[in-house]
Amino acid sequence: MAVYTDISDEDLARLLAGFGLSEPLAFKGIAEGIQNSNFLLETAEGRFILTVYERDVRAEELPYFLGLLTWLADQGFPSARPVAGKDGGYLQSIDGKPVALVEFLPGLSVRRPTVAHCREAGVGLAWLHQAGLGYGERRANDLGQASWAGLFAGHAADAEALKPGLAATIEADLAHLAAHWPGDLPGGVIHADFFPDNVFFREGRFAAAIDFYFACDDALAYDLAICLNAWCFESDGSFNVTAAAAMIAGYESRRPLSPAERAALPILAHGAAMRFFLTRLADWGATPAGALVRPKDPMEYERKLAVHRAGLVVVA
Ligand SMILES: Nc1ncnc2c1ncn2[C@@H]1O[C@H](COP(=O)(O)OP(=O)(O)OP(=O)(O)O)[C@@H](O)[C@H]1O
Ligand SMILES: N[C@@H](CCO)C(=O)O
Repeated sequence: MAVYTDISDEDLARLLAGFGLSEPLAFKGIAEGIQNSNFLLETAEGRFILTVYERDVRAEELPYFLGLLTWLADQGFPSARPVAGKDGGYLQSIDGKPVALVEFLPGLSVRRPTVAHCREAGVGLAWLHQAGLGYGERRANDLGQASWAGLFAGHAADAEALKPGLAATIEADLAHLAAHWPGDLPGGVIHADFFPDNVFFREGRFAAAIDFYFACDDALAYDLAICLNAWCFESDGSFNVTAAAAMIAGYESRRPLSPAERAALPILAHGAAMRFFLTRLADWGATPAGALVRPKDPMEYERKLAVHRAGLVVVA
């Protein structure tokens, strides 16, 4: 349950006054999510999500993310527009932690995406890439390919504990990725965590995207590769070529890929699997047994890495 911060009635009244809103009609914690404390809030002015930033999000980076949400909403993309406070800024604070308020977005995420959902997610991702063009702020991808060897360095023993021999396999993957990583693909703002839990649908159509706190500048096709891993694997670990083709077709209905981008998708997806394996591995080692939030399983991504290693991800 991701509500780490209690908000008293007095604190809530102070926060709402700071955002220029009237008294709460409803206010409750949201159990989903891992990183931050999220609350659903209703006032006479509408429904909102109040977020207390707890960890992993660096306070100095919040203006980039909140500025991006505003920019995307201004372009007509369905992301949650932040509410500006009476001081003109987007942040208030509680117990020294930053707090933002964004518009509530209708729609539901899906646990088991169908081929049709994959197509729609592709449409939404390409829409996001187009809407991000022209955003004036820059943020380097601190979890990009250049960071992976360093990320792994401190966790080789954790990998061995998961599966004997895994550290050497990952080292070989890292060398392969470093040698073949494409350097000159079209870039822009990427979401970088466009997983099924961060995408909302309404009546089967893409409706909105949330959780932009990994957004950064990188190759646009890398974002699509992240999605191929997150959306197109079956629970038995096999890669669903039909779902992937539908996702790519949905993407290309709004933003056609160049031949170089298309050719790079297998290596980008191999790298994208490495990125999520590594952060899950780091969290796995750092989470004490019995912690409030269960860390995500790194082995799910090791199984995806194995599929990429075997060259089984074919995108026609
Ligand atoms: N703008 C929004 N409109 C409607 N619901 C939202 C909105 N933002 C967040 N939510 C709800 O809150 C839940 C948690 O949000 P989110 O995934 O951003 O949490 P988190 O802890 O920051 O993320 P993570 O998934 O990285 O742990 C979502 O699953 C969704 O149900
Ligand atoms: N989507 C990430 C979690 C961070 O939001 C993962 O599945 O590892």
